[in-house]
Amino acid sequence: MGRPRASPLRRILVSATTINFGQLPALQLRAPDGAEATITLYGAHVVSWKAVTTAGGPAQERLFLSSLSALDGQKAIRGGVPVIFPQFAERGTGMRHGFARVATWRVLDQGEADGAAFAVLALNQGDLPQQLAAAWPYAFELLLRVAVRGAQLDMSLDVRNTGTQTFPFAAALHTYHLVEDVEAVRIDGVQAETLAITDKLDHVFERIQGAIAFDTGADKVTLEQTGFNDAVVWNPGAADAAALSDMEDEEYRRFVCIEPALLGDAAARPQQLEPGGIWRGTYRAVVQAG
Ligand SMILES: O=P(O)(O)OC[C@H]1O[C@H](O)[C@H](O)[C@@H](O)[C@@H]1O
Repeated sequence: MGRPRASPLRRILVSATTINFGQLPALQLRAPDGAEATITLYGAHVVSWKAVTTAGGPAQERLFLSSLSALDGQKAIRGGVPVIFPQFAERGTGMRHGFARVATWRVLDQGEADGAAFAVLALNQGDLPQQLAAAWPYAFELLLRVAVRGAQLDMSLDVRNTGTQTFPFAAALHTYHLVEDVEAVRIDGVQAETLAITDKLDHVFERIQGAIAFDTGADKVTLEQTGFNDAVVWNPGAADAAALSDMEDEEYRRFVCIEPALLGDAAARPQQLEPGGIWRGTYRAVVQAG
């Protein structure tokens, strides 16, 4: 008689635990190899991703989170990976960057698969406070899947139209990558030349083809995206950072946002999703072994 195998339930308990992050309920994922992620239900927001780049080595933080970020559900979190839907920034008449980052999502599934710890969170119109639902009167469901293993973070966002009316939308995974010094950052794959950040930068790179290679100054990260046609690169620079109430003046040096985004179709018109339609965007970040 061999030892009884761990039941699926036991594996679920081992790979994800519920914690409080600030005042926000959150899931903490831990893969067998030590990689970790923390996701608040508020915004389905990945607030921490710790990658393991050498087998048996330490898990190290890869995401920036502002020391002044709200963590009470009253205001969007500054850092991590905000989920942007159904509007990007002020490109529309609705809420800046949409409501997904300030709505409370449900946990649909969590566990372990292929050596990764994963969670799936969901949001539909019934989850929204009445005021938000009234401002965007469509029936939808969002599914966000987050998985971590080793040096890799995988995310996918599904947008479903569960109603009877076609709706327009934009989406992005607004990743704040942690860096030592933004001036040392180099980004390949968004334009013909290598991109360096010398001051404030807020730019949409359209029609991303292939992987983005991002050098933090200390190590390299490969970013791959499907479904998301565009990538937004943002750093506020000193002047704009000083005007942000939820960031210390010098913290702008510690991150660069490289955001897989779907901002419009080939003719820059907003993406339309017909009744019954599903759009999926995927995103993979891999820290290269140094
Ligand atoms: O301050 P937030 O609403 O979080 O927006 C932060 C930034 O998001 C994106 O990167 C936009 O391209 C920027 O224009 C904007 O400033």
